[in-house]
Amino acid sequence: MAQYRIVSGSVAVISIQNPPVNALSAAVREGLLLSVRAAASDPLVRSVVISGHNGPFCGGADIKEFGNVSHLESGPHLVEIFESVEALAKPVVAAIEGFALGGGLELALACHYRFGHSEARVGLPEVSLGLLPGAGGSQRLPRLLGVRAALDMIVTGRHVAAGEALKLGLLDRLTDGNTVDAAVRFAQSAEGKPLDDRRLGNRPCPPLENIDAFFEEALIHARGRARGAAAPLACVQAVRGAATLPFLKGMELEKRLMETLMTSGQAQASRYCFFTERGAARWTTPTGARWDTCRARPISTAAVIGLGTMGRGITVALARAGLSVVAVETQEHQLDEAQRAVSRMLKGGGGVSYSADLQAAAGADLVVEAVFEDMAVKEEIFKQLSSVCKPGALLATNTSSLDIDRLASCTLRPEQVLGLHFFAPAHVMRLLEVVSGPRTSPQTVAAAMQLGRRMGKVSVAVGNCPGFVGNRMLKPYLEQAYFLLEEGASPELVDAALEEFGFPMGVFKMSDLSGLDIGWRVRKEEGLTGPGVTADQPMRTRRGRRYSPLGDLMCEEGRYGQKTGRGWYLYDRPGARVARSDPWLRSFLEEYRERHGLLARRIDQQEVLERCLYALINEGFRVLEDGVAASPQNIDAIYVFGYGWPKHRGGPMFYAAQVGLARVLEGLEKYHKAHPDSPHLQPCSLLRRLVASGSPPIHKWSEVVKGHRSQL
Ligand SMILES: CCCCCCCC/C=C\C/C=C/C(=O)SCCNC(=O)CCNC(=O)[C@H](O)C(C)(C)COP(=O)(O)OP(=O)(O)OC[C@H]1O[C@@H](n2cnc3c(N)ncnc32)[C@H](O)[C@@H]1OP(=O)(O)O
Repeated sequence: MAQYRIVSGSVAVISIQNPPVNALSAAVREGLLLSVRAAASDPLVRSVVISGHNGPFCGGADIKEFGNVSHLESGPHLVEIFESVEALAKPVVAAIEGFALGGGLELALACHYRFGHSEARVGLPEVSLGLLPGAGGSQRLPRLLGVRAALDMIVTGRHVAAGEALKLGLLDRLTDGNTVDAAVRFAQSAEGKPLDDRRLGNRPCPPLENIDAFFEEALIHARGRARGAAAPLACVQAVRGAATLPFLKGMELEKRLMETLMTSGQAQASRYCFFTERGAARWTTPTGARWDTCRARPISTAAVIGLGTMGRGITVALARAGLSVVAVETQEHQLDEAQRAVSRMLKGGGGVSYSADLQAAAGADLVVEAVFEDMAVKEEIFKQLSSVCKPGALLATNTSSLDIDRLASCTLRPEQVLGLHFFAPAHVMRLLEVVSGPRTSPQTVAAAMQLGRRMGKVSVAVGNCPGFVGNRMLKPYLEQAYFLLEEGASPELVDAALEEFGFPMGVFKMSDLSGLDIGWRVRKEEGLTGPGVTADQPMRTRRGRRYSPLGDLMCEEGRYGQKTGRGWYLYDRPGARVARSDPWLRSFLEEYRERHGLLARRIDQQEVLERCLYALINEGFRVLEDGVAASPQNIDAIYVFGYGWPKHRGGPMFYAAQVGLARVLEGLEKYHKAHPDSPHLQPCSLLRRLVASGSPPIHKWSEVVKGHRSQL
């Protein structure tokens, strides 16, 4: 697992060999330490180069070992190995190709010199796994770069390109050629030279003025980045240790902090997210289609129909993935404006042409319809596309909730029709729901999943039902939030509870950002509000269940959110982003409660969380029961990458498992008893069955789900 060879007579080349990313598994650690000792004791060896086999230097510690302390403890510890590397009396050069991440960069920091390929990238991304760089990285990096630059890298976990790393002083040299050959030549030139100053553990941290104020500020910043997450705060504490303590004391602090994080639920949740993200690519459908058996036809040309905000973002995402795109907008003034906006986002033309005529989509391999949410309009477009587009072209809709199968019925190629549910802004957000209807072919799903990967998206294959997975689960969450306002809560209270849980924005701020009118239009389409509702119908009941008209009333007042400068909050002007409490809303809610004979009661944050999150989770179990999502992991990927669910809480289904399924069930039963007219609070049968089977771990839920009808 670590190759050892002597080249040019005096250079020991140690090559880490553990495909695909050369992670530092127990076997690699064993091999590394043996190789370092061999190099130390061989009198012929005068210098050492450490590299990665077949490309990447090293992707860090083996994350698969993290769930099991006995795995972590088998083989030598990284700290011990890196100490031996740093202490070697012969120059050690890291030859970095591909990437040096986490433990991989920590290894490079223990080397005396760092050579990088010009396309390599380096980083300490442990924070996104709920950890800190716990093999000396939090102590060595600040000594090399200074506190500011090191803290930025450690707290954000960002990958730094080779050019920037050279400027920062993290890499000593770059090469466009063979990195190992260049490192070997350099190692030979360094043979016999003093090394003391090259050992970062020997160096003091560059001094920093106003150190207390600096770290206070850093803590506030870290808290704001990911609310409730422990790892960013521990990273700040560790770097503070580097700035204020001798190296060995700093290492002790790093170790203590790492042990606490490593055994925490947050690290477990973040690790789960890491594998969930990658697992989504291994999609399956109940018809037997699988990611590894289905050949996807490549897509190289696309057409986007409708150039509103979504259509523009989709055009940019497709063009950035290297597709040649024709963007179609039948309204001329909108077309000009969209062309300017897309060019700005792409910083130039970027393989996009524009047309006001749907015929321009004739030659595309894929068409994405992104007009506004109106079934009749979409049906008409799909009818036209069916005859305009070449045979074999895939026809996708970017609807966020409408029936894919109904659109497929308007075409002569229902097996080539699917949903591509992008999230706004489409060129930024990582999630893509790939929605298949009952007639969508496996090849169509395969092609869409492959395209999603090319766009850098986390693509999740889901089935067809109103709202698919994400928006279907969002509905009960939003509904409970409205009910809580009726019962006495304020938007500020609800949002504070959710933000403290870790969402970047509470439900009402989010609603203001995306526009209250969107949900209003959907509710009108569903016949829940608007002209279809007769005056004799009770205002707070629809189809025998509790309904809150609060969102509709807000829209009737012209309060659409940020775009109108007024929504659940007040904004300085239309389009402004800073939300302020609005006294008008307080009186509006008071009058509303009075009109409907509702008595405001004290509501605490725990009730907010339980009502909103348990209702959402309950719907998640229904989604699994119906087979609309293939696994709880897929649901969690959707929520983490599309809806801001905090990574350190793993996703709604993981959170339910962590809280305890029995406790979630008990909570739902309690709230359903108090609100029997709210069916979303009625525990679903899958949750009951899971609890009855002893609440198995999340990766075993599928065994309980099995046997149920599936719509995928
Ligand atoms: C009781 C307390 C005791 C305390 C003891 C402390 C011990 C720990 C001490 C030191 C701290 C060091 C910590 C770390 O190093 S944590 C790891 C840091 N590294 C990362 O976060 C990098 C993660 N990987 C990536 O970002 C990417 O994979 C990539 C950029 C390296 C490559 O990207 P790409 O080419 O797109 O490939 P994939 O992402 O699809 O990955 C391919 C494949 O490889 C698996 N994989 C990737 N990285 C790792 C890894 N570090 N360990 C194990 N497996 C890894 C990945 O899961 C994919 O496989 P698949 O899931 O089967 O598809």
